[in-house]
Amino acid sequence: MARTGNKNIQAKLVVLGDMGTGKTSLVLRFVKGQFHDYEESTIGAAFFTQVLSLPDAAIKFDVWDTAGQERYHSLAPMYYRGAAAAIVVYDITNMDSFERGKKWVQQLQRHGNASMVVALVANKSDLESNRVVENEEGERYAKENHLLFFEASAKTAHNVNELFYEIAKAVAVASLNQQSGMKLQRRPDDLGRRLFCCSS
Ligand SMILES: Nc1nc2c(ncn2[C@@H]2O[C@H](COP(=O)(O)OP(=O)(O)OP(=O)(O)O)[C@@H](O)[C@H]2O)c(=O)[nH]1
Repeated sequence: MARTGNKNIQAKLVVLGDMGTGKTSLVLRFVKGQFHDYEESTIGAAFFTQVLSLPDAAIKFDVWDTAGQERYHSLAPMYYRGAAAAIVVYDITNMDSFERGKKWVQQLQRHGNASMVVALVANKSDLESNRVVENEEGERYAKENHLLFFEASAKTAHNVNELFYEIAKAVAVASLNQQSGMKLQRRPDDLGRRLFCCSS
């Protein structure tokens, strides 16, 4: 759960998605600015930290990069429990990974923290010629489910910093509103990109 105190916010962030979608690659791009053409499949989960500065706050992300292989799925609740944010990744060249991503979104909606910021990421945008999931499909699903949405590429770094920056902004808003006891409300006409306060 995010904590505020002189505008330093610590936020648990979990990364979910099918195997091979590029979860580790996105996190490594964000944390280390690196990309590897061969990335070993994650076993269990991997942990990273990164601080991101906003104009009014510093967010320290504790990132749990989970393993996409089916046999590790039962561990997922351990990683999304108490998370302030989640990134659900699919690969634009793999329709099954999009379907699997939807299942993760449903699971987070049912069992995750109600104020969790969830971002859907269509990764591997550099592989346009192999695309099978249209941008509009992902965007529509994200809008219907009030998710942030980004097409990104861990390989070229397209939209990776933007993704984490928008998550940090939304986490900061959610965290400050939680502290002040206000309820968050999602505005229906918004693209799912922001949370707006307030309702009683
Ligand atoms: N072209 C391209 N390849 C990518 C991109 N992101 C990841 N990859 C490649 O996809 C493969 C899988 O990437 P990983 O980051 O290991 O994927 P993962 O989702 O962490 O996989 P698991 O640990 O098995 O769940 C690797 O060969 C990466 O180099 C991308 O944006 N573009």
